[in-house]
Amino acid sequence: PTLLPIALVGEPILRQTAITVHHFDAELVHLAEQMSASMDAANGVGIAAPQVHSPLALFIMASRPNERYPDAPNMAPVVVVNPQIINASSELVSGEEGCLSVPGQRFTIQRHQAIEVRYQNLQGEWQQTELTGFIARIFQHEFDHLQGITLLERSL
Ligand SMILES: O=C(NO)N[C@@H](Cc1ccccc1)C(=O)O
Ligand SMILES: [Zn+2]
Repeated sequence: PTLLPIALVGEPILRQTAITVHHFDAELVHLAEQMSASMDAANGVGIAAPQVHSPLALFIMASRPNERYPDAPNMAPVVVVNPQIINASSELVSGEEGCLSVPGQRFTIQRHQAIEVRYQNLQGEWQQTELTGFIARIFQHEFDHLQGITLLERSL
């Protein structure tokens, strides 16, 4: 897969609300592959479609320890399509976040400690699960991107 250029904060695409995915086809799979390759090349643990100039409601979470996040838990990469946050804990937790669209900077951001989420996979099958801790943090960060929100708007 080719590496896609990553939009930097200030580009209009990052301020738009993403559009619902209706066609679970080979093109969607190809976009997910390109996003994954672009995320890996940047040592990311997540990436949202608007960051590679695609308006679709799609992101990837792929937490694994790397030089940018040495304490990140190991998880198999997950492609998340048309996500919903169904419930969120009242408990908030502060933590460090980076964003591939704000290179070289870290921000202290409050997130819900636990969230109940629902989303479709690349085959269009609905999944529902509870996420906690750093994985919940990544989901909330990527979900924000699909609403046109970056961590600059959430930074403490
Ligand atoms: O910019 C993105 N995703 O949009 N990538 C972030 C994802 C992230 C989210 C939350 C906490 C840490 C890291 C990255 O630094 O890999
Ligand atoms: Zn980001």
